[in-house]
Amino acid sequence: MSTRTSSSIIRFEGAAKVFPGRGRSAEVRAVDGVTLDIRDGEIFGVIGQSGAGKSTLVRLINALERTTAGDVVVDGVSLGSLNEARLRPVRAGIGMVFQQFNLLASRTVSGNVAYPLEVAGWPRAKRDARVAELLEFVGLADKAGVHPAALSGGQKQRVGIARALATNPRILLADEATSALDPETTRDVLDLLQRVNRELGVTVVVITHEMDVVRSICHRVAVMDRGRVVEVGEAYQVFSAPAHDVTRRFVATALRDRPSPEVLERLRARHTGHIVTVGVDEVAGSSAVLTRTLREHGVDGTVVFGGITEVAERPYGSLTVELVGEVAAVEASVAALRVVTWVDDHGRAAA
Ligand SMILES: Nc1ncnc2c1ncn2[C@@H]1O[C@H](COP(=O)(O)OP(=O)(O)OP(=O)(O)O)[C@@H](O)[C@H]1O
Repeated sequence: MSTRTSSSIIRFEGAAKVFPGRGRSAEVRAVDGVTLDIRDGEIFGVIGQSGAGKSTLVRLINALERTTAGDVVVDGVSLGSLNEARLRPVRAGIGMVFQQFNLLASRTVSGNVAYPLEVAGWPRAKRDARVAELLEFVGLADKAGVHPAALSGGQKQRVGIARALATNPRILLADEATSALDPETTRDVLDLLQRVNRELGVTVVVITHEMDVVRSICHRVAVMDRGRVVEVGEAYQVFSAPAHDVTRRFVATALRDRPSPEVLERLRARHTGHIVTVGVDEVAGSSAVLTRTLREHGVDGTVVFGGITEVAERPYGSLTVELVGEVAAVEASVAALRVVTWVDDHGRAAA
Protein backbone atom coordinates (compact mmCIF):
# COMPACT_ATOMS: atom_id res chain seq x y z
CA MET A 1 0.00 0.00 0.00
CA SER A 2 1.42 3.34 -0.97
CA THR A 3 -0.58 6.30 0.24
CA ARG A 4 1.68 9.22 -0.61
CA THR A 5 -0.46 12.21 -1.43
CA SER A 6 0.26 15.88 -1.78
CA SER A 7 -2.04 16.78 1.12
CA SER A 8 -0.40 18.02 4.26
CA ILE A 9 -0.69 16.01 7.48
CA ILE A 10 1.69 18.19 9.53
CA ARG A 11 2.10 21.90 8.91
CA PHE A 12 4.51 24.21 10.70
CA GLU A 13 3.36 27.81 10.38
CA GLY A 14 6.16 30.15 11.40
CA ALA A 15 6.72 27.81 14.35
CA ALA A 16 9.24 28.89 16.96
CA LYS A 17 10.47 27.51 20.26
CA VAL A 18 12.58 29.74 22.46
CA PHE A 19 13.98 28.28 25.68
CA PRO A 20 14.56 30.91 28.36
CA GLY A 21 18.19 31.38 29.35
CA ARG A 22 19.30 29.94 32.65
CA GLY A 23 21.16 32.27 35.01
CA ARG A 24 23.36 34.50 32.88
CA SER A 25 23.09 32.39 29.73
CA ALA A 26 21.12 33.81 26.83
CA GLU A 27 17.82 32.37 25.62
CA VAL A 28 18.04 29.59 23.00
CA ARG A 29 16.07 29.89 19.78
CA ALA A 30 15.91 26.12 19.25
CA VAL A 31 13.32 26.44 16.46
CA ASP A 32 13.32 29.78 14.74
CA GLY A 33 10.33 30.49 12.51
CA VAL A 34 9.85 27.24 10.58
CA THR A 35 7.21 26.99 7.87
CA LEU A 36 7.00 23.51 6.41
CA ASP A 37 4.53 20.91 5.16
CA ILE A 38 4.90 17.19 5.76
CA ARG A 39 2.68 15.22 3.41
CA ASP A 40 0.31 12.43 4.24
CA GLY A 41 1.92 9.03 3.59
CA GLU A 42 5.52 10.11 3.08
CA ILE A 43 8.77 9.35 4.88
CA PHE A 44 10.11 12.77 5.73
CA GLY A 45 13.67 13.28 6.97
CA VAL A 46 14.89 16.10 9.19
CA ILE A 47 18.67 16.32 9.08
CA GLY A 48 21.06 18.67 10.82
CA GLN A 49 24.07 18.80 13.08
CA SER A 50 23.84 18.35 16.83
CA GLY A 51 22.00 21.30 18.34
CA ALA A 52 20.38 22.35 15.04
CA GLY A 53 16.92 22.01 16.59
CA LYS A 54 15.72 18.74 15.03
CA SER A 55 14.46 17.10 18.21
CA THR A 56 12.72 20.26 19.35
CA LEU A 57 11.06 20.66 15.94
CA VAL A 58 9.76 17.12 16.01
CA ARG A 59 8.65 17.34 19.65
CA LEU A 60 6.42 20.25 18.58
CA ILE A 61 4.45 17.76 16.48
CA ASN A 62 3.20 15.79 19.49
CA ALA A 63 3.29 18.84 21.74
CA LEU A 64 5.99 17.43 24.00
CA GLU A 65 7.20 20.98 23.47
CA ARG A 66 4.78 23.87 22.89
CA THR A 67 5.47 26.63 20.38
CA THR A 68 6.42 30.03 21.76
CA ALA A 69 5.34 31.64 18.46
CA GLY A 70 3.60 30.45 15.30
CA ASP A 71 1.68 27.19 15.22
CA VAL A 72 1.76 23.52 14.29
CA VAL A 73 -1.26 21.97 12.60
CA VAL A 74 -1.60 18.18 12.78
CA ASP A 75 -4.27 16.53 10.67
CA GLY A 76 -6.16 19.81 10.46
CA VAL A 77 -5.99 20.47 14.20
CA SER A 78 -4.15 23.59 15.33
CA LEU A 79 -2.11 22.60 18.40
CA GLY A 80 -1.37 26.12 19.59
CA SER A 81 -4.82 26.63 21.04
CA LEU A 82 -5.30 23.22 22.68
CA ASN A 83 -5.08 22.54 26.40
CA GLU A 84 -3.56 19.30 27.75
CA ALA A 85 -6.90 17.45 27.82
CA ARG A 86 -7.65 18.29 24.20
CA LEU A 87 -4.12 17.36 23.14
CA ARG A 88 -4.59 13.78 24.35
CA PRO A 89 -6.47 12.48 21.27
CA VAL A 90 -3.95 14.24 18.96
CA ARG A 91 -1.07 12.56 20.80
CA ALA A 92 -2.84 9.20 20.56
CA GLY A 93 -2.56 9.46 16.79
CA ILE A 94 1.23 9.92 16.93
CA GLY A 95 3.74 7.21 17.84
CA MET A 96 7.35 7.91 18.75
CA VAL A 97 10.58 5.90 18.84
CA PHE A 98 13.79 7.00 20.50
CA GLN A 99 17.53 6.50 20.08
CA GLN A 100 17.80 4.81 23.51
CA PHE A 101 14.63 2.74 22.96
CA ASN A 102 13.09 3.80 26.33
CA LEU A 103 11.71 0.32 27.10
CA LEU A 104 10.47 -0.63 30.56
CA ALA A 105 13.12 -3.02 31.92
CA SER A 106 10.74 -4.69 34.37
CA ARG A 107 8.25 -5.67 31.66
CA THR A 108 8.56 -8.37 29.04
CA VAL A 109 8.52 -7.59 25.33
CA SER A 110 4.72 -8.13 25.21
CA GLY A 111 4.31 -6.13 28.40
CA ASN A 112 6.11 -3.20 26.76
CA VAL A 113 4.01 -3.35 23.61
CA ALA A 114 0.81 -3.76 25.67
CA TYR A 115 1.58 -0.73 27.82
CA PRO A 116 0.03 2.01 25.63
CA LEU A 117 -3.01 -0.22 25.11
CA GLU A 118 -3.46 -0.55 28.88
CA VAL A 119 -3.20 3.22 29.23
CA ALA A 120 -5.82 3.60 26.48
CA GLY A 121 -8.10 1.15 28.34
CA TRP A 122 -8.21 -1.70 25.82
CA PRO A 123 -9.80 -4.90 27.22
CA ARG A 124 -7.42 -7.80 27.89
CA ALA A 125 -8.43 -10.08 25.01
CA LYS A 126 -8.26 -7.31 22.41
CA ARG A 127 -4.92 -6.20 23.82
CA ASP A 128 -3.41 -9.68 23.62
CA ALA A 129 -4.51 -10.08 20.01
CA ARG A 130 -3.07 -6.68 19.06
CA VAL A 131 0.26 -7.39 20.77
CA ALA A 132 0.57 -10.74 18.97
CA GLU A 133 -0.17 -9.06 15.64
CA LEU A 134 2.42 -6.32 16.26
CA LEU A 135 5.15 -8.74 17.36
CA GLU A 136 4.49 -10.77 14.22
CA PHE A 137 4.80 -7.60 12.12
CA VAL A 138 8.18 -6.64 13.61
CA GLY A 139 9.46 -10.24 13.52
CA LEU A 140 9.67 -10.81 17.28
CA ALA A 141 6.83 -13.25 17.91
CA ASP A 142 9.29 -15.67 19.52
CA LYS A 143 10.52 -13.05 22.02
CA ALA A 144 7.16 -12.18 23.59
CA GLY A 145 8.08 -13.41 27.08
CA VAL A 146 11.66 -12.12 27.12
CA HIS A 147 12.83 -9.03 29.03
CA PRO A 148 14.53 -6.16 27.14
CA ALA A 149 17.92 -6.86 28.78
CA ALA A 150 18.10 -10.12 26.82
CA LEU A 151 17.60 -8.40 23.45
CA SER A 152 20.08 -6.92 20.95
CA GLY A 153 19.88 -3.20 20.14
CA GLY A 154 18.07 -3.89 16.88
CA GLN A 155 15.53 -6.12 18.62
CA LYS A 156 14.97 -3.45 21.29
CA GLN A 157 14.23 -0.91 18.58
CA ARG A 158 11.77 -3.34 16.94
CA VAL A 159 9.95 -3.53 20.28
CA GLY A 160 10.04 0.28 20.42
CA ILE A 161 8.46 0.44 16.96
CA ALA A 162 5.81 -2.18 17.83
CA ARG A 163 4.93 -0.22 20.98
CA ALA A 164 4.75 3.06 19.03
CA LEU A 165 2.36 1.46 16.53
CA ALA A 166 0.14 -0.20 19.13
CA THR A 167 -2.75 2.26 19.02
CA ASN A 168 -2.70 2.54 15.21
CA PRO A 169 -1.18 6.02 14.87
CA ARG A 170 -1.23 7.81 11.52
CA ILE A 171 2.15 9.41 12.26
CA LEU A 172 5.37 7.85 13.55
CA LEU A 173 8.17 10.09 14.82
CA ALA A 174 11.62 8.44 14.88
CA ASP A 175 14.22 10.47 16.78
CA GLU A 176 17.69 9.12 15.83
CA ALA A 177 16.12 5.65 15.90
CA THR A 178 19.20 3.99 14.39
CA SER A 179 21.99 6.12 15.86
CA ALA A 180 22.82 3.58 18.58
CA LEU A 181 22.92 0.66 16.12
CA ASP A 182 25.63 -0.91 13.95
CA PRO A 183 25.30 -0.54 10.15
CA GLU A 184 23.71 -3.95 9.53
CA THR A 185 21.12 -3.56 12.28
CA THR A 186 20.51 0.00 11.07
CA ARG A 187 19.58 -1.43 7.66
CA ASP A 188 17.06 -3.84 9.26
CA VAL A 189 15.42 -1.09 11.31
CA LEU A 190 15.27 1.24 8.28
CA ASP A 191 13.65 -1.57 6.28
CA LEU A 192 11.09 -1.96 9.06
CA LEU A 193 10.33 1.79 9.05
CA GLN A 194 9.86 1.54 5.29
CA ARG A 195 7.39 -1.34 5.76
CA VAL A 196 5.52 0.70 8.39
CA ASN A 197 5.16 3.41 5.77
CA ARG A 198 4.31 1.18 2.81
CA GLU A 199 2.20 -1.52 4.36
CA LEU A 200 0.43 0.47 7.08
CA GLY A 201 0.32 3.83 5.29
CA VAL A 202 1.84 5.59 8.31
CA THR A 203 3.53 8.97 7.74
CA VAL A 204 7.05 8.63 9.15
CA VAL A 205 9.16 11.59 10.30
CA VAL A 206 12.80 10.59 10.72
CA ILE A 207 15.27 12.77 12.61
CA THR A 208 18.86 11.98 11.81
CA HIS A 209 22.34 13.42 11.51
CA GLU A 210 23.23 10.75 8.93
CA MET A 211 22.66 11.46 5.26
CA ASP A 212 22.80 7.70 4.61
CA VAL A 213 19.52 7.34 6.49
CA VAL A 214 17.95 10.00 4.25
CA ARG A 215 19.44 8.33 1.17
CA SER A 216 18.03 4.94 2.13
CA ILE A 217 14.41 5.66 3.00
CA CYS A 218 13.31 9.31 2.87
CA HIS A 219 11.08 10.65 0.12
CA ARG A 220 11.68 14.26 1.12
CA VAL A 221 14.07 15.96 3.49
CA ALA A 222 14.45 19.23 5.38
CA VAL A 223 17.93 20.40 6.33
CA MET A 224 18.11 22.32 9.62
CA ASP A 225 20.77 24.72 10.76
CA ARG A 226 20.57 26.84 13.93
CA GLY A 227 16.83 26.46 14.34
CA ARG A 228 15.96 27.17 10.74
CA VAL A 229 15.09 25.00 7.77
CA VAL A 230 17.71 26.01 5.20
CA GLU A 231 16.67 23.61 2.46
CA VAL A 232 13.74 21.30 1.77
CA GLY A 233 12.87 19.08 -1.17
CA GLU A 234 12.71 15.63 -2.70
CA ALA A 235 15.62 13.60 -1.30
CA TYR A 236 16.77 12.86 -4.85
CA GLN A 237 16.79 16.53 -5.81
CA VAL A 238 18.58 17.56 -2.63
CA PHE A 239 21.29 14.97 -3.26
CA SER A 240 21.63 15.87 -6.93
CA ALA A 241 21.78 19.63 -6.48
CA PRO A 242 22.31 20.66 -2.85
CA ALA A 243 21.76 24.42 -2.63
CA HIS A 244 23.08 25.20 0.85
CA ASP A 245 26.60 24.70 2.24
CA VAL A 246 25.33 22.66 5.19
CA THR A 247 23.50 20.36 2.77
CA ARG A 248 26.58 19.98 0.57
CA ARG A 249 28.60 18.83 3.56
CA PHE A 250 25.97 16.25 4.49
CA VAL A 251 25.70 14.99 0.91
CA ALA A 252 29.48 14.57 0.74
CA THR A 253 29.35 12.29 3.81
CA ALA A 254 26.90 9.94 2.11
CA LEU A 255 28.37 9.88 -1.38
CA ARG A 256 31.97 8.85 -1.54
CA ASP A 257 31.93 8.31 -5.28
CA ARG A 258 33.89 11.43 -6.26
CA PRO A 259 37.68 11.31 -6.07
CA SER A 260 39.28 13.43 -3.35
CA PRO A 261 42.36 15.48 -4.38
CA GLU A 262 44.57 12.72 -2.95
CA VAL A 263 42.78 10.00 -4.91
CA LEU A 264 42.97 12.12 -8.03
CA GLU A 265 46.71 12.48 -7.60
CA ARG A 266 47.12 8.70 -7.39
CA LEU A 267 44.87 8.23 -10.45
CA ARG A 268 47.03 10.69 -12.38
CA ALA A 269 50.15 8.75 -11.43
CA ARG A 270 48.60 5.53 -12.75
CA HIS A 271 46.78 6.83 -15.83
CA THR A 272 48.26 9.15 -18.41
CA GLY A 273 45.04 9.83 -20.36
CA HIS A 274 42.50 12.64 -19.93
CA ILE A 275 40.51 12.10 -16.71
CA VAL A 276 36.91 13.21 -16.21
CA THR A 277 34.26 12.52 -13.58
CA VAL A 278 30.80 12.13 -15.08
CA GLY A 279 27.53 12.33 -13.16
CA VAL A 280 25.24 9.31 -13.39
CA ASP A 281 21.52 9.54 -12.74
CA GLU A 282 18.36 8.04 -14.10
CA VAL A 283 17.81 10.58 -16.86
CA ALA A 284 21.22 11.45 -18.10
CA GLY A 285 24.71 10.12 -17.95
CA SER A 286 23.84 6.48 -17.47
CA SER A 287 26.82 4.32 -18.26
CA ALA A 288 25.11 3.35 -21.54
CA VAL A 289 25.00 7.01 -22.64
CA LEU A 290 28.63 7.38 -21.61
CA THR A 291 29.75 4.37 -23.62
CA ARG A 292 27.77 5.42 -26.69
CA THR A 293 29.04 9.01 -26.63
CA LEU A 294 32.65 7.92 -26.39
CA ARG A 295 32.21 5.37 -29.17
CA GLU A 296 30.65 8.02 -31.43
CA HIS A 297 33.75 10.16 -30.98
CA GLY A 298 36.24 7.34 -31.42
CA VAL A 299 37.46 7.75 -27.82
CA ASP A 300 38.35 4.85 -25.51
CA GLY A 301 37.07 5.12 -21.95
CA THR A 302 38.11 3.11 -18.90
CA VAL A 303 36.36 3.52 -15.58
CA VAL A 304 39.05 4.16 -12.97
CA PHE A 305 37.03 5.28 -9.94
CA GLY A 306 33.47 5.82 -8.73
CA GLY A 307 30.28 4.03 -8.11
CA ILE A 308 26.55 4.13 -8.58
CA THR A 309 24.35 3.97 -5.54
CA GLU A 310 20.68 4.71 -4.92
CA VAL A 311 18.99 7.77 -3.53
CA ALA A 312 15.29 7.34 -2.79
CA GLU A 313 15.50 4.11 -4.82
CA ARG A 314 16.75 5.91 -7.93
CA PRO A 315 20.22 5.43 -9.42
CA TYR A 316 22.70 8.09 -8.48
CA GLY A 317 26.45 8.50 -8.49
CA SER A 318 29.41 9.26 -10.69
CA LEU A 319 32.08 7.51 -12.69
CA THR A 320 35.63 8.75 -13.11
CA VAL A 321 36.89 7.75 -16.53
CA GLU A 322 40.23 7.86 -18.29
CA LEU A 323 39.69 8.99 -21.88
CA VAL A 324 42.21 8.05 -24.54
CA GLY A 325 42.05 9.38 -28.12
CA GLU A 326 42.85 12.35 -30.36
CA VAL A 327 42.84 15.59 -28.33
CA ALA A 328 40.05 17.12 -30.46
CA ALA A 329 37.96 13.93 -30.22
CA VAL A 330 38.36 13.80 -26.43
CA GLU A 331 37.31 17.44 -26.15
CA ALA A 332 34.32 16.88 -28.42
CA SER A 333 33.23 13.84 -26.38
CA VAL A 334 33.46 15.86 -23.13
CA ALA A 335 31.35 18.61 -24.71
CA ALA A 336 28.78 16.01 -25.81
CA LEU A 337 28.62 14.54 -22.30
CA ARG A 338 28.08 17.98 -20.80
CA VAL A 339 24.84 18.20 -22.76
CA VAL A 340 23.38 15.24 -20.87
CA THR A 341 25.00 15.43 -17.41
CA TRP A 342 27.54 17.24 -15.23
CA VAL A 343 31.21 16.65 -15.99
CA ASP A 344 34.22 17.48 -13.83
CA ASP A 345 37.13 17.79 -16.23
CA HIS A 346 40.35 16.88 -14.41
CA GLY A 347 42.35 17.12 -17.66
CA ARG A 348 45.54 15.25 -18.43
CA ALA A 349 48.49 14.61 -16.23
CA ALA A 350 51.18 17.24 -16.78
CA ALA A 351 53.73 15.83 -19.22
N1 LIG B 1 14.67 21.93 27.48
C1 LIG B 1 15.61 22.75 27.00
N2 LIG B 1 16.03 23.83 27.68
C2 LIG B 1 16.95 24.66 27.18
N3 LIG B 1 17.54 24.49 25.98
C3 LIG B 1 17.20 23.43 25.26
C4 LIG B 1 16.21 22.49 25.72
N4 LIG B 1 16.06 21.53 24.77
C5 LIG B 1 16.91 21.84 23.76
N5 LIG B 1 17.59 22.97 24.04
C6 LIG B 1 18.57 23.65 23.19
O1 LIG B 1 17.97 23.87 21.93
C7 LIG B 1 18.91 23.68 20.87
C8 LIG B 1 18.38 22.65 19.90
O2 LIG B 1 18.35 21.39 20.55
P1 LIG B 1 17.77 20.06 19.85
O3 LIG B 1 17.95 18.95 20.85
O4 LIG B 1 16.46 20.33 19.32
O5 LIG B 1 18.81 19.89 18.65
P2 LIG B 1 19.11 18.60 17.80
O6 LIG B 1 19.34 19.08 16.42
O7 LIG B 1 18.04 17.60 18.00
O8 LIG B 1 20.46 18.10 18.41
P3 LIG B 1 20.90 16.63 18.85
O9 LIG B 1 21.08 15.87 17.57
O10 LIG B 1 22.19 16.87 19.58
O11 LIG B 1 19.80 16.12 19.72
C9 LIG B 1 20.21 23.30 21.55
O12 LIG B 1 20.99 24.45 21.67
C10 LIG B 1 19.78 22.77 22.88
O13 LIG B 1 20.79 22.95 23.85
